[in-house]
Amino acid sequence: MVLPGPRARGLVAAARAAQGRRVGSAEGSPRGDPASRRAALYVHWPYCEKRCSYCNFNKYVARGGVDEAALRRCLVTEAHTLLALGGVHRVDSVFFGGGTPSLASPHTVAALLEAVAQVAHLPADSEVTLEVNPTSAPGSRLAEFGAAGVNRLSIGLQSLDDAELQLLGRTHSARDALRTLAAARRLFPGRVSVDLMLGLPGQQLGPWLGQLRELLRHCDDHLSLYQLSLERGTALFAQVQRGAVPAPDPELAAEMYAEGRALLRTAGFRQYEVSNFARRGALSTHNWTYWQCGQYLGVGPGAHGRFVPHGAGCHTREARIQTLEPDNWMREVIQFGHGTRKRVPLDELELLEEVLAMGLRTDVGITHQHWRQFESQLTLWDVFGASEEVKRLQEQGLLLLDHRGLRCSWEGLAVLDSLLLTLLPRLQEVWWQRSPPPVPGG
Ligand SMILES: C[S@@+](CC[C@H](N)C(=O)[O-])C[C@H]1O[C@@H](n2cnc3c(N)ncnc32)[C@H](O)[C@@H]1O
Ligand SMILES: C[S@@+](CC[C@H](N)C(=O)[O-])C[C@H]1O[C@@H](n2cnc3c(N)ncnc32)[C@H](O)[C@@H]1O
Ligand code: SF4
Repeated sequence: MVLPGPRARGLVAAARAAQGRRVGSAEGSPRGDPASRRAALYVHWPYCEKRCSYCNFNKYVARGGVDEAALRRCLVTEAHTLLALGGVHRVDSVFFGGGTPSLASPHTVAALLEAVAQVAHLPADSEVTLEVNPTSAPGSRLAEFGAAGVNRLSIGLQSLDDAELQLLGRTHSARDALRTLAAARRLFPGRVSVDLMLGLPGQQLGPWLGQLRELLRHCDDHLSLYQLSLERGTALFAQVQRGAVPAPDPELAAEMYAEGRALLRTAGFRQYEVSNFARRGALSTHNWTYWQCGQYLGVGPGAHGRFVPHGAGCHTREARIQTLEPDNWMREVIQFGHGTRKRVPLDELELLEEVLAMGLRTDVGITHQHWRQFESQLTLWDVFGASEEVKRLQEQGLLLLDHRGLRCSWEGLAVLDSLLLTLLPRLQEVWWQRSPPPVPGG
């Protein structure tokens, strides 16, 4: 999952820090506008049964067991604190991610949803996703999660090849994955997603496409393709370093991605985001909120949030990260009502950079109307219309700027990172031309 990261910030942060620029009202909607009182909610369950060889997400294996009642109390407390702080009246979606949230008890999921509904409007048709790791006996437990209020499942299937699953350190077989998928589809028809990885060490194009074809015979209406990112500090990274396993080949991974998205298109899936594919309208509304730079609260160890803390008298959106380590996080929640470790106010330009980088990940891109919600003076035409480099990207068929807005073409979506190398500096340049920073000592 790509959440807005520190990358875009780094491009401009140093200059701004030196110039002491005003942190303005970075929120698109004026205060009191219902949009500023809506948010998505992410809940992080930090525990896993076992550490996968490739994963560097915030997850822990609890040797002495988990005190789930205590963890649940803290998650509920933090949810209440952050909903109040954000002045959130309506929660449009809830996502239980991790870690392995399918290891939590359905009671914990129900308690969180009840806690939200006590203080905010949680519409009956809100998307409530739970990430599920495949197991050999999935049925009854999945039904209990449904009874607790979950209405969408995202299954971490990863691969349909047992040798690859072993390399990844997964606890399940391909058979378990298909069994879990079938049980999930029976219980949540039209609302099941699967994650499939590509670019694994030693993986070849033909067999991987074979897996994807097989998956198409079993899957529901949503699929995510994730290219392996080899992360320092993981077991797989060490194996590659010492030559025990071949290094992943980025060119081959790009080929897999290109062939995979073409295959999914033929099968009737809309690629609505760089890594995400849906048919029959089964787009994830929670993840859509991230790409549209909507507000979201992050509850639980290491969760990220982006919202305006109205309750603290602020008018500016903040990027927030909760304390990573679960025991420390719990101590902070017990003491302060929340475990927020880092708060970074986003200034106007930083928010626009996120609107650009996140919005272009989707097939609709950034509409003029969407842009206006965040920036009322500079239009997309003002920023990009006169740029020779942007014109060149349009001539190359990678980018479109028209009456609808700015978006990637089908070809452009596959090379978005390289487009942003042109687009982000252009936005910064036009921004600074309009409001030059004060000259130090001037
Ligand atoms: C990789 S994405 C998979 C989404 C899935 N393909 C789907 O369609 O729903 C989900 C993962 O991203 C991370 N994540 C998502 N939102 C987050 C947030 N607000 N804070 C921290 N981590 C988050 C969590 O590790 C979560 O397990
Ligand atoms: C953090 S996991 C959480 C969900 C669940 N525990 C699982 O493993 O399926 C969410 C997704 O992130 C993706 N992911 C984790 N580490 C990754 C990596 N190093 N490179 C690419 N994708 C990764 C996997 O596809 C996984 O399905
Ligand atoms: S990939 Fe999922 S199950 Fe594996 S360690 Fe990471 S969070 Fe846990």
